[in-house]
Amino acid sequence: MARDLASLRVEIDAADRELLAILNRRAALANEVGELKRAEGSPVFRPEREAQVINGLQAANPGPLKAENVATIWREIMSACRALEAPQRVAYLGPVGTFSEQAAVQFFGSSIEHVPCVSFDEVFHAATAGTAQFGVVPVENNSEGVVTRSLDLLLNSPLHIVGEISLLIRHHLLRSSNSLEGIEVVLAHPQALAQCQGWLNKHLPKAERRAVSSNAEGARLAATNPAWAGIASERAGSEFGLHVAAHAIQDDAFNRTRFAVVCLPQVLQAPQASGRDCVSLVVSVPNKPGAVHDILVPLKRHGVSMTRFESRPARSGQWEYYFYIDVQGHPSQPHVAAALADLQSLCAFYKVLGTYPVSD
Ligand SMILES: O=C(O)C(=O)C[C@]1(C(=O)O)C=C[C@@H](O)C=C1
Repeated sequence: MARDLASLRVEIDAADRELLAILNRRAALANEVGELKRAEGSPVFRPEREAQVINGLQAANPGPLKAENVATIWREIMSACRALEAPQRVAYLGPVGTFSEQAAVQFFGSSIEHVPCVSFDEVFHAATAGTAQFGVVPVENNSEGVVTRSLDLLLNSPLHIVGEISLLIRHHLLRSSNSLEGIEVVLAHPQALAQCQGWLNKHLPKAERRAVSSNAEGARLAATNPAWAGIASERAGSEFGLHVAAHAIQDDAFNRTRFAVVCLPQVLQAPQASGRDCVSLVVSVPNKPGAVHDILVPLKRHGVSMTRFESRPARSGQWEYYFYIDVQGHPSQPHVAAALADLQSLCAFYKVLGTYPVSD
């Protein structure tokens, strides 16, 4: 006979009490781990251990919980345990409601201290100066290409990449009413304006497009003038009391942005191999025929796949370029180490930007 709602809820309450006791047992263990780490001065955040925990639980999961729910739940549990060991401060392009904030929370879980910054430069500065332990910056969008300022900052910074996170980006048109009538100005970050240009050409061809420092800043300004609209996330819309005048206006339905998680090597060394890793490099080659071709040869010879190849002007006054290269694997794998050593020997400039687990 089917049980009634009241008795099922009694059982759910009992299960929750057990869960609470077990979660507190786990939190107390994390506290002890925190004391150990403080004594030996080792990093609190260990992404490869967190990946191991989640992968192990997903493999052991008998259901009916779905594997992705297991990952979401334990990411939050470990975020809370980590915060007990020591609060983790994370810098990103603010204000509240930016996609960078969303990326930070997706990567670290919600138990972090937020350090919203006014520019990518300030994010790097905060993580270099110690105002934050970590920074999260966008590096690439699948329809608009690379975020050039982030790449330039990575080149010259002591910070290295320790993780990445890929976010599905949905841009909404936000304003004080839910119609498209009377919009004179659309405010957003230049990347968002570019990602929505087809929609804007079609639906608001006469509106001025005004670039601002972030989409959330555009939303904040849109709340001050009924003839203005912003392009931003739903979160930013609710933060500033705006209506969604048009949903998902990005030209590419599968608009994704990849964010890099950066920190000083003193905060966290390169994560150990997780089984699905990537090495990001920036190199320059001598200005002679065939030099770019030559740097790809060691990768082929050692069977290492390249997943990204971007060029940026070196600003030397000559026609010289930096090449941003991602390769699959981890330097602890002999064929990867051999390919990188051969590649380095051919380069006028060679810098490892980071070694880290790839995200889905
Ligand atoms: O195993 C550790 O090193 C811990 O600090 C514990 C724990 C966890 O909650 O499982 C918390 C933070 C780390 O990032 C990894 C794992």
